[in-house]
Amino acid sequence: MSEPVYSLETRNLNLWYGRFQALTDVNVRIRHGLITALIGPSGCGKTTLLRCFNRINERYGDVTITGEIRVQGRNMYDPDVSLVELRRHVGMVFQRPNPLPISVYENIVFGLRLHTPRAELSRQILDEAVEQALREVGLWDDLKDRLHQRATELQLEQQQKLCLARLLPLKPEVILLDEPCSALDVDGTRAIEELMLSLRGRYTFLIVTHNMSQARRISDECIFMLMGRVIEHARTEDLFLKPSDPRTADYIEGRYG
Ligand SMILES: Nc1ncnc2c1ncn2[C@@H]1O[C@H](COP(=O)(O)OP(=O)(O)OP(=O)(O)O)[C@@H](O)[C@H]1O
Repeated sequence: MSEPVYSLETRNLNLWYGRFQALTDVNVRIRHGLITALIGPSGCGKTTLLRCFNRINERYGDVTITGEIRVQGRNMYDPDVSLVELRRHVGMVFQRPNPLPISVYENIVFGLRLHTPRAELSRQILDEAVEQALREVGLWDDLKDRLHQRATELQLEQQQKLCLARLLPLKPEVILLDEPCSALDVDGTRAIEELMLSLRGRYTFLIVTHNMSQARRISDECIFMLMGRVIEHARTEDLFLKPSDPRTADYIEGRYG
C-alpha cells in the first residue's frame, strides 16, 4: 500500500500571542483529499492552528511561531515561498460570508486577476472560470442570469457558497474553513455540508467546528484539541466510538463546557 499523502503538516509547532502560549508542540499531518475537522472546547486553539496554514495569524501583531509548517511538503517559511503563492494554494472560508461588495462575476475572477498577468486573461477565460466555479458549488443555475448582481445581495447560503467558489479558479490544494456554517440556518448548514462532501477528494478540507454532529457527519478524520495541544487525531468514526484518550471521551460526552 502506498503512503498517504499529506497536504499540511506541522512539526513541533508552538505559537504565542505576546506571552500567552496558544499552541504547544503541535504535530499534525492532514491527509490530501479528505475532510479533517478540528474540534475542542472554546479557546483550545482550533482557529489559531487553522490560521497558521495561511499565515493569517501574523496579522495579529505580537505573534511568535516556532517549529515547522509544511504545505504540500514545502516549508511555508522557506525564502522562496511567497505569501501570495501560499494563499493561492491555501484558500480560506470564514465564519460570516464575506464576499466583496462587487458583482458575483467580479468576486469569482478577483483572485485570477490578482495572480495572472492581464494579457493572459481573455474575456473567454474569465467567463469559463466563472461558469466552472459556479457549477462546482452548484450555483450556476441560480446565478447564471444574475452574474452582475452585487454579491452582498445574495442569500447568506449563496454568499457562503460564493466565498468557496471564488477560491476555485486558482485551483487551491487546501481549503480552510472556520466554522463556515455558524451564520447559517439548518438548511444553509446542510447545503454547505453537502457541498463539501461533493467536493471531497478534489480538495483537502480542514474545518473548525463547534458542532460535533457536523464533525461526525462530514469529516473523515478528527483532531481533538485541548489547551493548545492536540490530544487525539484519528478517523472520525474511531474518535467518536472508541476514543483512545479519556479527555476526548469527556469532551464528546459533553463533560467540558
Ligand atoms: N489575536 C489574539 N491575541 C491574543 N490572544 C488570542 C488571539 N487570538 C486568540 N487568542 C487566544 O488564544 C487562545 C486560542 O484561541 P482560538 O481562537 O484559537 O481558540 P478556538 O479553539 O478557536 O476558540 P473558539 O472555539 O472560541 O473560536 C484563546 O485563549 C484566545 O483568547
